Amino acid sequence: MATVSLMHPDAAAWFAKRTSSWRDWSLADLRRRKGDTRISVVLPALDEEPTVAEIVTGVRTLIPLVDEVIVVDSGSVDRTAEVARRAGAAVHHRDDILPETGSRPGKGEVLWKALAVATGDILVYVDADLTDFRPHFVTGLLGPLLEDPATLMVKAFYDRPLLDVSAAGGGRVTELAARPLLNAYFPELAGVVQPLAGEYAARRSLLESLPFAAGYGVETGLLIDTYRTAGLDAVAQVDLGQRTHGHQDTAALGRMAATILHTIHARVFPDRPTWPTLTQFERHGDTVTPADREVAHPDRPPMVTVAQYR
Ligand SMILES: O=c1ccn([C@@H]2O[C@H](COP(=O)(O)OP(=O)(O)O)[C@@H](O)[C@H]2O)c(=O)[nH]1
Ligand SMILES: O=C(O)[C@@H](COP(=O)(O)O)O[C@H]1O[C@H](CO)[C@@H](O)[C@H](O)[C@H]1O
Repeated sequence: MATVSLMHPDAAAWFAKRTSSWRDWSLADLRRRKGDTRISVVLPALDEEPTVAEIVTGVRTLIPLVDEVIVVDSGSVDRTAEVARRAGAAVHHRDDILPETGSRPGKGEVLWKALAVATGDILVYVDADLTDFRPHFVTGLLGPLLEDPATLMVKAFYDRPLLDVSAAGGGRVTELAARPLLNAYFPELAGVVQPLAGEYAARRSLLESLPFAAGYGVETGLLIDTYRTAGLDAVAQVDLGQRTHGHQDTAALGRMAATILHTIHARVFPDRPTWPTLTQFERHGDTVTPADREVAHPDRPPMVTVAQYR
């Protein structure tokens, strides 16, 4: 018996027509479709020495479909830059990109600055902490973009084991914060299986036109703003199978969830201020002390509005 979904009808229709699998596109097919479209793969990296080189090597097997592999160093203190460069990536430190704009902490900053050093018409963002990267992660994301000029962004989805804990359970902030909030405030996006997926591809023309939310809000901000400016059908999603990566502790994910909440709040209630810090608590011996962190930061403006941008 067909199950009736209670999803928003637009989300249900989108899910049915805009969901595909990486297996739908062969490398030969993509090479034919590439034409003169330049493709940059970008890895944001903060202290990813153990994993970054293998991912860079894996992406490089796709050259010449992929034109360049870029690692943007987010202020690493380990040997991320050295091992990435040795693996063949073009490595840029965030401080060296548009230095006149300063350098802010967080993932959104390096994804935004990547626009100023990447040369691709399409950018493919891949996290640098993946422990099971395979080249189909990139080819799957490119498929809908090389097939249909009306597609502007492609999000990955996958099963997400919680490494060393359980065969599922990954994507904790997705399941406990991002999905409930997006379903409540943007029900048309309810069909997006992994709204926080760090693997996604998009046209430069789209990315340059959008603000970049700070820190871990970047995926949420880009998804909402793409939907709002270009419509739901500008987005597609591709099943990549399974993805495993390094996991942060619960307190770190709490700060991530807070940043994502502020990113959504700023788009739903732009005139209603929020308290910009999150107070968590730490035990030191017999005492428990508050630990306050900034979790609400301004977006970076659309790159096309940045004077220094070429
Ligand atoms: O300030 C930051 C935080 C994260 N990252 C990178 O963004 C990706 C995703 O971050 P993380 O693994 O911390 O997030 P999670 O996957 O645990 O949600 C990884 O390649 C990080 O190295 C970054 O470049 N700068
Ligand atoms: O999806 C999630 O809940 C978080 C945390 O994942 P885990 O619970 O550590 O598997 O991971 C994602 O969220 C970040 C914020 O958007 C992205 O930057 C990461 O790429 C993505 O892994």
